[in-house]
Amino acid sequence: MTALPVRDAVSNYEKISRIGEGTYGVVYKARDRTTGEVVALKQVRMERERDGIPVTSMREIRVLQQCRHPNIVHLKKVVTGSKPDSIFLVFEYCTHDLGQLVDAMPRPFSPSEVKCLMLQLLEAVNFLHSHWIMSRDLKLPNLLLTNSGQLKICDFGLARYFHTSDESYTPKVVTLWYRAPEIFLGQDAYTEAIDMWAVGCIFGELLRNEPLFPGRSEAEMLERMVRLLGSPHENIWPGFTQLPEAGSLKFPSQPYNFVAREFPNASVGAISLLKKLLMYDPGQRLSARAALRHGYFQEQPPPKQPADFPTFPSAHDTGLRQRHQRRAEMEQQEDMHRHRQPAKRSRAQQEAEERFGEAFGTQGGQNRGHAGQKRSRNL
Ligand SMILES: Nc1ncnc2c1ncn2[C@@H]1O[C@H](COP(=O)(O)OP(=O)(O)OP(=O)(O)O)[C@@H](O)[C@H]1O
Repeated sequence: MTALPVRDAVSNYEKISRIGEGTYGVVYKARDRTTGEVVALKQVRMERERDGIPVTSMREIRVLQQCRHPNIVHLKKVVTGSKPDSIFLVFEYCTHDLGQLVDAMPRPFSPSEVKCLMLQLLEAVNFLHSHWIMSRDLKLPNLLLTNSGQLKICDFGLARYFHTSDESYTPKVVTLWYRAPEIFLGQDAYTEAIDMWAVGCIFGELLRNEPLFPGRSEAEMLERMVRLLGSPHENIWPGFTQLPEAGSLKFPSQPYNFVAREFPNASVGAISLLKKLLMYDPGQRLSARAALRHGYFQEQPPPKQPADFPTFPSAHDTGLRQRHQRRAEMEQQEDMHRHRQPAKRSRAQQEAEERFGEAFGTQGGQNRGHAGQKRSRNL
């Protein structure tokens, strides 16, 4: 096992606010007491672990240690809490996640902004895939945005290395709305093309400021896909009828691809790229490398430079944590679905947080962000 780069203690950080909570732990905005640098601290949930650090966190640390890329969040170090079993990951701090931003924005990003975001996302995914890493959890809330317009993928709890095309992997990966059709159809030897489907969903969501396939169940997901893309069949997806779930899943009959009709304001290049990312057949789906060479990036308008990106008030600081109702519901369902800790806090989690407050000292313990206050009322 790789030795963890555990250094320092969390008491070296002063908590500023609570900025997010995922399945694996709470994320805080904090300040390094020595350097003054603002960072994001992700607490590793340990309450259900008998054997030390959860495998998801070990994976996340291992992958992030190997990924130094401007569009992948930088893991600075791992620090210990006041108890030997409490661990925090220290990340560079990013002002937004795109999930919150898109949920709060009244209108979509401009075409040159979408192009800028897509370029950065594809650069990061191309980097991961060329290092044999699948994210398996690409979605808007896992894309961070800095105040200087830099997009950074975060959350590598589900990431894994892949080597050959016939390896089998766990079937329940990728959040429902971004999950590729081959996963629904039970293909356990899936490939990195599942990430490219998620990139297609993200592209559609950026273009129209709304989730592309906000289904509440697998059946609704398939129905929504068919409504937009037409029914899959052997001509466009050879071998599809042989997939484990193909016999048990009912696809509505719908012969047309309506992408161009559903995105009336998108350019010819954008429609073409979107269709190629949302190919049913994972073998025909565009790779990240090919997507970066797609004509969409050459047509007018050119991508905005990240430095020219507009700045937005941070949901972390303003308390503006307006979560898309359906996204919040879906995230809760996903927590249950993946058999992980649901968003509700357990006693052990409360105790862990109290320990965290202690480790921070009184100031950290008192300084709860908006979300933190809401949660304490719910206790
Ligand atoms: N470096 C960071 N800077 C700013 N905010 C961050 C940072 N890392 C995470 N966040 C915020 O915390 C949220 C949860 O983080 P993350 O996705 O890493 O946690 P998780 O427990 O793995 O979540 P999931 O439930 O998606 O598996 C993000 O959506 C984002 O809003």
